[in-house]
Amino acid sequence: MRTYRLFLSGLGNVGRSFLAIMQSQASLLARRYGVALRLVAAADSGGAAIYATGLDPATILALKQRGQSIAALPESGIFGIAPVEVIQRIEADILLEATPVNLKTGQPGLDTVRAALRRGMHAVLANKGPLALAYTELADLSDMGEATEERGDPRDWPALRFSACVGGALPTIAIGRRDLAGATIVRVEAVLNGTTQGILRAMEQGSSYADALAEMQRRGLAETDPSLDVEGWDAASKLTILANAVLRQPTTLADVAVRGITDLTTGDLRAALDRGERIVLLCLAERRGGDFHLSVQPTSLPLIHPLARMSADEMGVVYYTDITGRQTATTLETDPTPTAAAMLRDILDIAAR
Ligand SMILES: NC(=O)C1=CN([C@@H]2O[C@H](COP(=O)(O)OP(=O)(O)OC[C@H]3O[C@@H](n4cnc5c(N)ncnc54)[C@H](OP(=O)(O)O)[C@@H]3O)[C@@H](O)[C@H]2O)C=CC1
Ligand SMILES: N[C@@H](CC=O)C(=O)O
Repeated sequence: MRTYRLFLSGLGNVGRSFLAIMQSQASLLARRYGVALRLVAAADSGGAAIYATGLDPATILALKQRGQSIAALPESGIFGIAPVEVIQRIEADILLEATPVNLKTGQPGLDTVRAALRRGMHAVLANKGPLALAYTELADLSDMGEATEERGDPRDWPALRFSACVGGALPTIAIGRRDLAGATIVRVEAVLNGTTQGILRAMEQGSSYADALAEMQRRGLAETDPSLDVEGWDAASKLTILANAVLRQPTTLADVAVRGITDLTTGDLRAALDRGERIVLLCLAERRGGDFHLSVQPTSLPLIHPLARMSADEMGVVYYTDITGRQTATTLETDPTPTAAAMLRDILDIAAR
């Protein structure tokens, strides 16, 4: 049995779902993969708890349910300590980053991920902010960087995994990097923001924009700051990560043309349906000359398009390639559990290295 020591930074919708999965999947992980997970540290906005022999996920879930900070845990809790300081104090194998997105500074996630990789810890992210702002820097600290004479073999570097960042459990990155091996991707179309997909489909059915957004927040799918969803920045972050990791085009958020859904009306959505079309918030990577032009904007697609057929709870990606044809994947997710499951699959990917 191989034990992986984890530091979970962020105990909100995703972090708590991960704790629940740690409990529900423990025996399967042991039986099928010979893997045990031990939580040696966890952090939230109030501080952290550090306990080398392992924190109990159920105790933390109960504490968060009561609205308390992890720092309130007797013996192991420390008020006011930042995740980046925790990294320096612990011996852990894998950082799990699930704090809120900040697209101005990337913090606190960016410094935490940097510090973890520099200490030789693997990093698994659900938070897109650090990658949307600093993909190349983080890749170069990890096995996602290019092989050069100076860096040597990337496999000798700590792993950086982020499958949860690009559409919950939708295997966007794995398909693009692994399953399309040997092919050239010529175009990517995707719906990668579940909150706006839910809002647009609910508005088609007569719900108000405000009610539809409130429902996505209640389910824990909207960002901590939901303007990132409705103004298109969450989708743009995901497209930025895809462009770097799959299309291998060095990209930052500034390279994406972004328009959100805030000026769409029920009338617009219903008029599209009357024309035999459906409006989605489309992420598009379109090859123009040698480069991909990247955009996020409300787009009318014919109803037979795979992304127009999706329900309110679905996200999807369509890869157009030269030799592997057109590959489409969709995911149906009603809460953050599949995102936490994507973090678990990244851990297992690291375990299989
Ligand atoms: N929700 C989803 O379905 C998905 C979310 N993601 C990404 O996962 C991340 C987390 O999302 P979600 O769980 O919904 O967000 P929440 O707002 O529910 O939770 C955020 C967590 O981070 C903690 N936190 C906030 N600031 C700090 C800080 N400075 N230091 C340490 N901890 C801090 C919060 O602490 P406290 O508990 O004290 O408030 C909370 O525990 C985001 O980056 C999001 O983009 C990715 C895919 C899907
Ligand atoms: N707010 C995001 C959560 C996952 O990244 C979304 O709605 O898709």
